[in-house]
Amino acid sequence: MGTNETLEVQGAQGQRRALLKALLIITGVSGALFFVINTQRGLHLLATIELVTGAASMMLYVVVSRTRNLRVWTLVYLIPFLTIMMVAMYLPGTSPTVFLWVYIIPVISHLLLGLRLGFAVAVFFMLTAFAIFVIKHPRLLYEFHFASLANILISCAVALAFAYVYERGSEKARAGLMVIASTDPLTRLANLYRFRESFQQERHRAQRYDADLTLLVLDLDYFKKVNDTHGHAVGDQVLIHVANILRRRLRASDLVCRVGGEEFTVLLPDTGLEEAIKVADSLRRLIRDTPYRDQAVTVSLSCSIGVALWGRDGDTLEQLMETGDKRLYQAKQAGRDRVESGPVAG
Ligand SMILES: Nc1nc2c(ncn2[C@@H]2O[C@H](COP(=O)(O)OP(=O)(O)OP(=O)(O)O)[C@@H](O)[C@H]2O)c(=O)[nH]1
Repeated sequence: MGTNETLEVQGAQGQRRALLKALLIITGVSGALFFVINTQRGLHLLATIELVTGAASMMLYVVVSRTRNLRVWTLVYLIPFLTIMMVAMYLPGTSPTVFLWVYIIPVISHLLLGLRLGFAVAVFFMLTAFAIFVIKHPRLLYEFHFASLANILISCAVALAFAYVYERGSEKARAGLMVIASTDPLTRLANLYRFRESFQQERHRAQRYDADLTLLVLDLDYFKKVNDTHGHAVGDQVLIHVANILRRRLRASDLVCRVGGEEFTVLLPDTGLEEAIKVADSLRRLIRDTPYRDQAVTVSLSCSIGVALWGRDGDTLEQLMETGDKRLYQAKQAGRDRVESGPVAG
């Protein structure tokens, strides 16, 4: 389902949005500043470009604060921004120090666009800047100033490599944190946080394609007895065993979550009530027919399951969980080891 990926992307997006907004403010202010400076120096074309860039940056700030397509708007900003930088480098009369900006290209492109696209954009514009530099200072080539050329190339390569390695490290760290934040540490199933995210996505999908969506609330029967008889460590192993059964039986598009204790929820996209009852019943039978075994003990298990159908039983996850819980309670009341999907009393 790629939910971890989605969370990771969301985590990165918040950071990138903040960075882009900061950059837009800086571009807006410096656009106004360079407009004044370049007008005084008589560079009217450049001054006009700076002013337009500054004004466009402030408008983009509003769009970027809200957009869901952050990457597209980042490119809308970054490509003209870097192109103007190249034009400024190329125009006669500009200060040679304008080339200092080349060193920030790998930093901003990696931070704003991520590893691959950031690297590609940085390499393209850094090579363009280098070509402009050589065109403007051909003596470096004709007179074999290779040490100067090597200085430029190596210092640029170092800036590029640092930005790349930093971004790769932070992407890995972000991915690791997202796994921790969205996974139950004992069973490695999704936790409620990730389950909520997936539910929102699946609900949107179900709405859009007029599809079914069902929720199972599953609770092991008499689990306290397992802990009391065999100890908490065996209880933990039993929970891992049940998680593995659920994982193996369900489709890759289904999502299993450990809500807490010995309670699990299962989200079944594209699954109507009848089919969901069949799935629930096969899970129930599988758990009953697959006792936990290790060298010392065999623990027989059973579970009760409440089924809730999106639409009929509610719209939000909270409503469906509440209905699923009530049906689970009914299943427990009716003797356990059963699936309940009918009307809820009271
Ligand atoms: N080993 C282990 N036990 C846990 C964990 N989380 C909750 N429990 C135990 O799960 C048991 C749940 O007990 P109850 O809520 O009474 O439920 P039950 O014994 O399964 O009874 P019914 O649900 O009514 O069939 C408690 O003993 C909790 O301590 C865990 O992470 N590991």
